[in-house]
Amino acid sequence: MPPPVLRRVAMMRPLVAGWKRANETVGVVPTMGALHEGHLSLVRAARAECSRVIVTIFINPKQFNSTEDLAKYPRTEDEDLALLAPLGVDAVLSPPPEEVYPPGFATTVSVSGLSAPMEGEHRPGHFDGMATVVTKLFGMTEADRAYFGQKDWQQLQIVQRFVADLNLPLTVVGCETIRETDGLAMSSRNRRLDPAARAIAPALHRIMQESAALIRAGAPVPETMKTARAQLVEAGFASVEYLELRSAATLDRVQDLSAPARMLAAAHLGGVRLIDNIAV
Ligand SMILES: Nc1ncnc2c1ncn2[C@@H]1O[C@H](COP(=O)(O)OP(=O)(O)OP(=O)(O)O)[C@@H](O)[C@H]1O
Ligand SMILES: CC(C)(CO)[C@@H](O)C(=O)[O-]
Ligand code: BAL
Repeated sequence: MPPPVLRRVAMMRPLVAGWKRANETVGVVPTMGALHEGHLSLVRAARAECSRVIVTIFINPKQFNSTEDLAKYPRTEDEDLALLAPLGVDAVLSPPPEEVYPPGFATTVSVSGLSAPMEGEHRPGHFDGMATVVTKLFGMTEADRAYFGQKDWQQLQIVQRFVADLNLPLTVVGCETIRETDGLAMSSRNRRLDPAARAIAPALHRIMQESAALIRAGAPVPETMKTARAQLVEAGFASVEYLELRSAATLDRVQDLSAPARMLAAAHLGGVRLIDNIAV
């Protein structure tokens, strides 16, 4: 059965109130639609741990720093609902922008420090827009548990930070990145890669893995990362925004593996911006 789609935010509260009266656990999976196996893995994780599952589909204008990126973002609602139908989703919340940001809306949730580098540097305003909408989605759905992909590692750290800082009464669950068989991290934006770019795209994950192996074997971090950036361009990437080793938790730059480290990257290929990250 396709899940019921709620367009009005006000319809959420009575539905959830009934579930809460029956002591049910509510899980939420926030998305921007154009669903793929990565999203579905989050829904399955929520389904396994919660008695009620809400998927939100909202293309949040506040987190796009380019009107072109917003205009080009894939919109595939019918396919999305068909993919969710067999998974036992209780409700899809998909409001229009004016429901989420009515006239007079004036609040921003902003996490300092974690939001500054990498995606924050290259997509100004992105994380304030993301944190603001995710805070609102948590308020709308009153979820007990919220599911996010590790593919957006920096986003996941920021969400965990503001949930703790604001004493929000829910648990954030980070789920593993789902990949194509050639290693490319699944992403809605992948569907904009033409066949030539699609063939080059897995080099991102491959070069990151090879570099991580070198660093684990004792190779110096700055030189290894510099070589990796050059290899990406040689492989056919148009440009590399960042490819760095950082603390997995604080996102500070690190030069060794004395604490859990994460390698994170964003690079352009065929007019598409790809991101990825791996544990090192
Ligand atoms: N390959 C994946 N594996 C696991 N989770 C994922 C994957 N791709 C996206 N997600 C998660 O799904 C949620 C919604 O992400 P979003 O709708 O932005 O999808 P996306 O495919 O990442 O799109 P985009 O092209 O904007 O990066 C986020 O928590 C994100 O981390
Ligand atoms: C969490 C999110 C749905 C908020 O708009 C978005 O940033 C995303 O799709 O990762
Ligand atoms: N996956 C993060 C949402 C975005 O790209 O805006």
